[in-house]
Amino acid sequence: MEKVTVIGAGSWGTAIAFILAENGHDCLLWARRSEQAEEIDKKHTNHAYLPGVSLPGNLRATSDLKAAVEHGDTLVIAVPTKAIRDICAEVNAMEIDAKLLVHVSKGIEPDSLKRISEMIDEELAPSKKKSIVVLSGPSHAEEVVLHHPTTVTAASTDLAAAEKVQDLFMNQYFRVYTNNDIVGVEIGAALKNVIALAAGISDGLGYGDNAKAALITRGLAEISRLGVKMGANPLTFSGLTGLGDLIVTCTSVHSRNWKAGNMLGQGNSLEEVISGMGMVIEGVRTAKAAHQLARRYEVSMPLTEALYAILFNDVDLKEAVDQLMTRMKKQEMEDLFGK
Ligand SMILES: NC(=O)C1=CN([C@@H]2O[C@H](COP(=O)(O)OP(=O)(O)OC[C@H]3O[C@@H](n4cnc5c(N)ncnc54)[C@H](OP(=O)(O)O)[C@@H]3O)[C@@H](O)[C@H]2O)C=CC1
Ligand SMILES: O=C(CO)COP(=O)(O)O
Repeated sequence: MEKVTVIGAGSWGTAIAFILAENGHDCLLWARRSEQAEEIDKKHTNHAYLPGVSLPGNLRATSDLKAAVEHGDTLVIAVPTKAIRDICAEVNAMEIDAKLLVHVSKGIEPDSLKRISEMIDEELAPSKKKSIVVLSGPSHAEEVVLHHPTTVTAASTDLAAAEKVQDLFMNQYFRVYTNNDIVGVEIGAALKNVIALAAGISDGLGYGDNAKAALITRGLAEISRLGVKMGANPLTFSGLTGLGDLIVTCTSVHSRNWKAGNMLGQGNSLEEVISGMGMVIEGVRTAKAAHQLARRYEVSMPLTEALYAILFNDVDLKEAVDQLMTRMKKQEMEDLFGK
């Protein structure tokens, strides 16, 4: 039995804590609102994020961040990308032993263009952290808590640390692989949300399965093209955190990114969509970062650019589709790996 702390009690943080507690670990979940921590701790529910789900009786929760951080030898950070730096800065200010850091978030920071493990590394002093591992893959919280089979990847440059995380989480419904390509895993995880927004728009406009298949395959091509230029292993993009997560996010009714795109496709404004969701839509902010990354690495990312223009430059949805379809002729495999 290991002592593990999960920071962030949204849908994914709660599902992650659910797995750890069911695996018999001494798991403490941190929620920023005391009433939510109390609900999880006393009633074993989290009605706002996982309605109708009974959480394991051995799962405890607190809103005291210091107590939470002191509890775990392993810290799992499960907050939206925009909150990562603030949480890490708070942890860094504490007098604590070095912890194994795991993150499960999916995004890239606009402007700095940092991946999440890079932000954690920047914010935490060497004395506060052992290794950093990302746990990622096609994994909707709503299905994990129903014990539906789910497969993910623990990635780190420190393979022993990735294997430790594999051991913490593996069980009959949650299978964990390891990978040493943290760049490829984090890039695939972040950028699939941008393509999922586009897939939702396509469905919202009434387009069919041909368009969805096109978005998934050509989306994967442009994500791979960028990732390889950033130093990722091209094979990672055909794995769980590349193609796997792209499929699940572009096709599942559970996906907030797909849902957001679908609402945009049906004529809602971005403001209406964001305020109506009540949960993070990572792809919106990541679209800005992806647009900047495409420029920095001089990589052609037509789908990402079209989505960026829709979200931030008020380009009409159908006009964006027309522009994509009538671009100059190309060979399918042209420029796939950054040539
Ligand atoms: N949901 C899923 O199935 C999966 C999600 N992920 C990723 O996990 C990450 C977290 O997503 P998810 O749990 O779904 O998000 P949710 O929107 O469901 O929950 C967000 C959680 O983070 C808290 N939070 C928000 N802002 C801050 C802040 N500034 N400081 C501290 N806490 C904050 C919220 O608290 P409050 O309730 O008080 O607002 C809430 O507990 C995302 O990067 C997502 O892409 C990855 C795999 C699967
Ligand atoms: O990352 C996820 C599934 O793997 C969750 O996707 P959404 O954030 O779009 O719900």
